Amino acid sequence: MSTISHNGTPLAEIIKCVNFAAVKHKNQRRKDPEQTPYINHPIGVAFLLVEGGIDNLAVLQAAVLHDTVEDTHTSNEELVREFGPEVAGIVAEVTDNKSLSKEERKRLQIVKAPLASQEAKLVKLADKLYNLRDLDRATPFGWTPNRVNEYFHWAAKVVAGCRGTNDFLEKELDKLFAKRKVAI
Ligand SMILES: Nc1nc2c(ncn2[C@@H]2O[C@H](COP(=O)(O)OP(=O)(O)O)[C@@H](OP(=O)(O)OP(=O)(O)O)[C@H]2O)c(=O)[nH]1
Repeated sequence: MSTISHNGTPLAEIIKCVNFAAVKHKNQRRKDPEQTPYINHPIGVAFLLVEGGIDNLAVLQAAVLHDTVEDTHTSNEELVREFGPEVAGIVAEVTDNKSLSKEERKRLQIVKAPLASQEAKLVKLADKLYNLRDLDRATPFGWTPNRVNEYFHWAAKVVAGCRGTNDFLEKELDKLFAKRKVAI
């Protein structure tokens, strides 16, 4: 896979992604009681990949951009134009179709995980690790303990389809599953 940037140096491309995502998510907050700025999540997902030893530029860019198409007014064509087809392709793989019911979206994540590229599996694992750590830290506004528990069990099924991709991320996820007594 190419680690050559679309336009500028790799560092410039990462900064361009962070700026693009920050502008797109500027009015969004996380669901935690502190209403953390949403941009903390995509930056944190990219940092988990760095902690996992990933230095593939396209994967790190896709991590920063991973929720832009799903959760903001951003099209995949825009990502192709700005960041090239490789980055846009990884984001497309981890983007849910919001026109489907929540139940169907959740089902499709489990079904599609094993078929995803290695690059998309990396972003998926880091995304799940970030969200599960967040859930472990603080319960989102309005979530019951049962909903938290169900999210952990569902996430374990998605993670199962991404295994064999990154030791660090999978071990960190397994610590959380063990703590919550979720079978893996
Ligand atoms: N744990 C946690 N999650 C939060 C928080 N704020 C926003 N989220 C987002 O909520 C989503 C999980 O909530 P759900 O009820 O299962 O999904 P929904 O938003 O699509 O209805 C995740 O979106 P997603 O990126 O689509 O992930 P996923 O559902 O594909 O895992 C996660 O990023 C927070 O404070 N804590």
